[in-house]
Amino acid sequence: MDSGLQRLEALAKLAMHNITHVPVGGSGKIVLATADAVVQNWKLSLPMSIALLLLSTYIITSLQSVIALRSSKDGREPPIKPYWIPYLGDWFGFLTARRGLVEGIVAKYGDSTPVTIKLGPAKAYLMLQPETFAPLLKATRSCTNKAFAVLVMSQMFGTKKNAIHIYKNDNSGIGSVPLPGTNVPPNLRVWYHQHRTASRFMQGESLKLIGERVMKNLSEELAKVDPSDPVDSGEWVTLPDFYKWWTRKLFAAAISAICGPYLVSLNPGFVDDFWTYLDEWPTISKFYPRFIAPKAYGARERILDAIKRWHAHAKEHSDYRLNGPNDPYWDDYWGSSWLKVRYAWGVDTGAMDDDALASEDLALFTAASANALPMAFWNLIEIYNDPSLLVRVQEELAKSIITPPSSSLSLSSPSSNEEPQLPLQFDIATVTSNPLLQSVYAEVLRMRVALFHNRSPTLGDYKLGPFTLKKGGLVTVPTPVASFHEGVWGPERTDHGRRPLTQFWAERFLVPDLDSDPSGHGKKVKFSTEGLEGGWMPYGGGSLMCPGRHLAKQEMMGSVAVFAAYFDMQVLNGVPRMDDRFFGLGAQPPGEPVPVRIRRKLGAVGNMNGKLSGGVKVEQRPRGGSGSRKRNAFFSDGRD
Ligand code: HEM
Repeated sequence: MDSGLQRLEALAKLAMHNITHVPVGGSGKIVLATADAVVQNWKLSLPMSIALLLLSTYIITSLQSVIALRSSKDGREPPIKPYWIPYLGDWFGFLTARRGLVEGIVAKYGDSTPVTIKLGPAKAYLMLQPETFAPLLKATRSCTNKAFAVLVMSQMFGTKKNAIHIYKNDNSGIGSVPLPGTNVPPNLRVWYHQHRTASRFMQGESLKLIGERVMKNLSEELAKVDPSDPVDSGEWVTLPDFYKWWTRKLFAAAISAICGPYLVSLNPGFVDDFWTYLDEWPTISKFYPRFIAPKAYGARERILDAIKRWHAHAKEHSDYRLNGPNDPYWDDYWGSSWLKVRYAWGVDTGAMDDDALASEDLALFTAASANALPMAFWNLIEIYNDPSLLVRVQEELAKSIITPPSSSLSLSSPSSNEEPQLPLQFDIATVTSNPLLQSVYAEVLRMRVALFHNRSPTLGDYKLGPFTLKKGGLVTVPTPVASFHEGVWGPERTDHGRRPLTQFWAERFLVPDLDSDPSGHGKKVKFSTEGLEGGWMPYGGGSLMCPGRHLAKQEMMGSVAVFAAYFDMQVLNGVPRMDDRFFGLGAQPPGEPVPVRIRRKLGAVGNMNGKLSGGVKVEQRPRGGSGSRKRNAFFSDGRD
């Protein structure tokens, strides 16, 4: 940091020297001679002018940065990150190479100060000091996410001009009491309403029922056997990309648990379109015009059409006004009552047409899927990639299978030849409360969620320590800075350096359980995120914290149990690298295909004789030669 500052200062001095001494000395002569050449040769003049413009912009912004860094004035703005391109600043890097940009800034400034980044007409404050993260995220009255959310509604979810004003005009905040000085009619308090409804339905009985339905749907999905699909043969087969295979199955199960089965069944291409849309998020987020990114916008449009079709069908068959506490919590047409409440509210604004209502639900479906499903994949792949970890959690996973009381079948007994009745039923409470499995879940979120929590001071300038963040500026709290900050995680959470934060460590979130062993010397451990404020924050913080986090936890952890009941798997190429196009957007999916060996344990249709289908390869001679026997050995260790 110090040497960086010194280098900047030296550069600034050199620049000042050259600017003030142009007519004299060696450097002045060079500049004059160059200027001469420029006049004589117009072909040279344009590139030279551009180069001079870039250089002088860099020099000036470097000077400003150095001055701000040296300043101790209370209420100063964070130092600007020097940039080369006038007006645009780091806009291009922010859109196309976010990881490099953030890493470069962290390498240069450490955690000594927040940094201002110039992004075209806007400016962003990149927060780098972990101790500021939690207070900032909690300050939801003065620092809201509204400006950013309006952009997301229009660009990512396609809300059209005729409805976007509802979101723009609502400056009343998310609290039950509107922010002072605001006068938004109650039926147009969009942020408050959506936030309150999500929080209401994502807890208690409603959460429990949605969570159970996800597991039920997933179990049904995995129990389905396609005689022409080699994966269902009971042999070991090679799947070229497990990510694609798994997330599509999980998505169908999860989305139907929220909005019923008709969204998917009425729109046969919906699951594929949704993944195309999610895959294209990095493109849409760059604000490219439609003709440059037809795939992205095309998928978004097809999904919005599908949602409209589903709304129309649901309205025809079921009254969305029947959504009170005494009405059924669920019907197949709307799914959870939550969807009816949301729809009724949208209609009651008097300003939302069918398109706007579809965009609203696209926002919800994306919030519910874009992070949770890739994270469920990482959770599973980390467990299966480490055979010793898999062995340690198998018994716990197996406990989640509900054995019918009447059945004489022992589900955990490898010796039984009788197949249980499918689909299996699950109760994942033991899984979600298991310390080691929770630690794995939290570690996966730490490593794989790279999200910018965006806020903006809305009531006026926001004072944070010695700094002022200007009203309207974009304040960005980057989770990767928190997740990999040695100071925040401390020696225990890194096993005194033996388990660096750059590596996956299944036990990072286990601490001595002093309640059951006050000496702390015993082996009793518990799961804990204590002391990690400003370190572990995949779900954000304060009252805007993700209301779906409990469901996400159930989906991530429960889906491993359901998968493990039906399949054995070996990861062939280890844990894949992440797709950096998603850095800053949330969960990063894998950046390469994920080949696995996989074998159905339950409901298998028999030997496929090496038949190939859809890139899936049946192995002619399964290792160990036991591929065709009936399998009731739940959670075998993944090896023959
Ligand atoms: C690993 C999975 C997930 C992650 C990392 C995640 C993360 C987040 C974050 C960071 C926010 C914004 C918080 C803020 O502004 O400070 C958010 C908002 C939200 N999330 Fe999640 N989320 C996940 C899963 C889910 C699931 C499964 C649902 C289910 C419905 C969900 C529903 C929502 C909703 C509705 C909002 C907007 C809340 C509001 O209106 O204020 N999320 N999520």
